[in-house]
Amino acid sequence: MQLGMVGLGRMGGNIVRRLLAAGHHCVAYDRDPAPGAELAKEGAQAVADLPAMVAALQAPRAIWVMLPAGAATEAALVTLAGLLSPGDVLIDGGNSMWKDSIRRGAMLREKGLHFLDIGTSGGVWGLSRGYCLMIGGEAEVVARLDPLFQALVPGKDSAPPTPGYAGDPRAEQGYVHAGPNGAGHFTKMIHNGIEYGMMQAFAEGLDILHHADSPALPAEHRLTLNLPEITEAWRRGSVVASWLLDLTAQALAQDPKLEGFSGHVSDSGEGRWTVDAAVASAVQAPVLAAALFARFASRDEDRFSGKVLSAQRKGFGGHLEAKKG
Ligand SMILES: O=C(CO)[C@H](O)[C@H](O)COP(=O)(O)O
Repeated sequence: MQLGMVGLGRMGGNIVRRLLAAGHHCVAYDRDPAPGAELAKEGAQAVADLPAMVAALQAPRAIWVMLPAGAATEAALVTLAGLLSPGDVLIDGGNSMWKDSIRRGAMLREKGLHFLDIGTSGGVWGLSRGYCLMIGGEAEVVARLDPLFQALVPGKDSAPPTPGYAGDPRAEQGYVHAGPNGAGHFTKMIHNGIEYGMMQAFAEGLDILHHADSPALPAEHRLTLNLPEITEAWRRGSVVASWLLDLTAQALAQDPKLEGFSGHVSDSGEGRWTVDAAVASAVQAPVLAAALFARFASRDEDRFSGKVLSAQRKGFGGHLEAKKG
């Protein structure tokens, strides 16, 4: 199949690479020409602007926008909406706010265009591991683009079968048609809210282990613990074994005290929106809320837990929060 990709950063560029490897034709655009030129060497068709992308694709076209949520995504979608023809599909694979996706779906429908909001998880590892996709939009459009999704997802063998699972087989491949527009990004928002909570749990536990030799403790209770060895052992057979733990262990193996991190942890929006959603539906979510607030607090203090969070964010998303100087 053909796909246009707008935004060739850490995610967009590797999505193109995974599609090329599966034999799909990709037309690639980024306002910085360098990543397009790189991808052209790997088989993509790089174009200089959005009109050129639209001209290079056959109708009905499919164009995936992979840009930072907010103004950049809005501008690209509005521009493309003015260039595309009825029946074409626009995809937003970024971490957009789900209410924006409902609004954008309605705006594009008025022009006869289709819209899919696709929460895309896999970060910088998606090229080799595949991407978990959470899709919102019309069922026929999701079915039409199925060959692209099949190329992107991790596949059935990436996890052991769940005994008793009898739902849509696409979920066993690593993608879910979550519902109409908004459902894809809502699902990804909650995925990221959970991510905050899991990350924070590791960060707090490791902070306690790190301080087990604190001079504030009675001498006979002080323990000097080896975090790289403990996390490495936990990866095998323990209840908390997980990809987040793998990434944490990797970071600790390279930098046992995580001295390369400032401990100040950023956030991109999903954690805040998760807490907003919990409040709107009167659902208690103390762990997810506390994890968000811990990130705010990290900006005023220099704790080991903040360094663990930064190491994890670097591990899955390539986010850099290194110590300055
Ligand atoms: O979607 C992601 C991981 O699933 C991105 O890495 C996202 O940036 C993580 O959220 P935050 O930047 O708020 O930590």
